[in-house]
Amino acid sequence: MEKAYFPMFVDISEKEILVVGGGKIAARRIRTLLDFTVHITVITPALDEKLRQYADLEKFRWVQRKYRESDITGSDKPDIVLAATGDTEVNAEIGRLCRSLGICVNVADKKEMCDFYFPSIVKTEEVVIGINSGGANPGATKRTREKIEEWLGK
Ligand SMILES: C[C@@]1(CC(=O)O)c2cc3[nH]c(cc4nc(cc5[nH]c(cc(n2)[C@H]1CCC(=O)O)[C@@](C)(CC(=O)O)[C@@H]5CCC(=O)O)C(CC(=O)O)=C4CCC(=O)O)c(CCC(=O)O)c3CC(=O)O
Ligand SMILES: NC(=O)C1=CN([C@@H]2O[C@H](COP(=O)(O)OP(=O)(O)OC[C@H]3O[C@@H](n4cnc5c(N)ncnc54)[C@H](O)[C@@H]3O)[C@@H](O)[C@H]2O)C=CC1
Repeated sequence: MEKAYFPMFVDISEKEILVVGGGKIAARRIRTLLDFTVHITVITPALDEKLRQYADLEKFRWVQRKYRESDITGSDKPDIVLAATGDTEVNAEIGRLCRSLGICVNVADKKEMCDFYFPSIVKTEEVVIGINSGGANPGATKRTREKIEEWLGK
């Protein structure tokens, strides 16, 4: 890989996480994040069916509308932002704003705008394993996760 990223294991249990978008990618990532924190706000006009079930169970806060700049600049300033809408321009706008404010951001459709990459994760009672290809090959990351799960009998 061109550039390897350092796997920093971070306590996010008290961080405010903002996810913009509620489609397939947001759903997958929220499912992963819920193993690590309950402080998740999701801003999206529509929710993936799986996410709707989670919202019904009050696993995260759902703000049912499109993203606004004040979602990031306002008093509820998030610590970490995931831009995962289906709109490339909106995702890029979120990325730029977060960078200008020093907020840690992940832009799902543009790896150059990611302060961190979202990892593949295998979690057991004893360990958390994070996998990443430095943005070079997310498909290989996923296959590695599947192999590790198989090896662990998960
Ligand atoms: C750079 C990164 C930034 C970030 O963090 O968002 C990023 C970026 C992009 N991914 C794209 C495509 C795909 N990504 C996946 C899968 C995963 N992608 C994930 C992470 C990352 N993806 C970050 C780096 C990870 C690393 O380097 O290891 C995982 C690990 C975590 C998660 O998403 O939950 C998850 C596996 C979870 C699991 O199963 O374990 C699949 C496969 C599938 O979905 O089945 C495809 C289809 C193609 C294929 O098969 O390769 C595109 C093109 C999108 C488009 O143009 O539409 C971009 C945009 C770009 O490259 O700029
Ligand atoms: N990093 C990764 O692993 C991958 C990233 N992607 C990228 O991730 C992004 C999301 O992909 P999917 O979830 O498949 O899309 P999707 O079309 O399933 O979902 C998009 C979501 O964004 C919401 N949305 C649209 N405009 C919005 C706005 N202005 N404010 C708030 N919410 C808004 C929609 O209501 C919907 O919930 C795309 O940009 C796609 O290119 C796609 C595949 C893999």
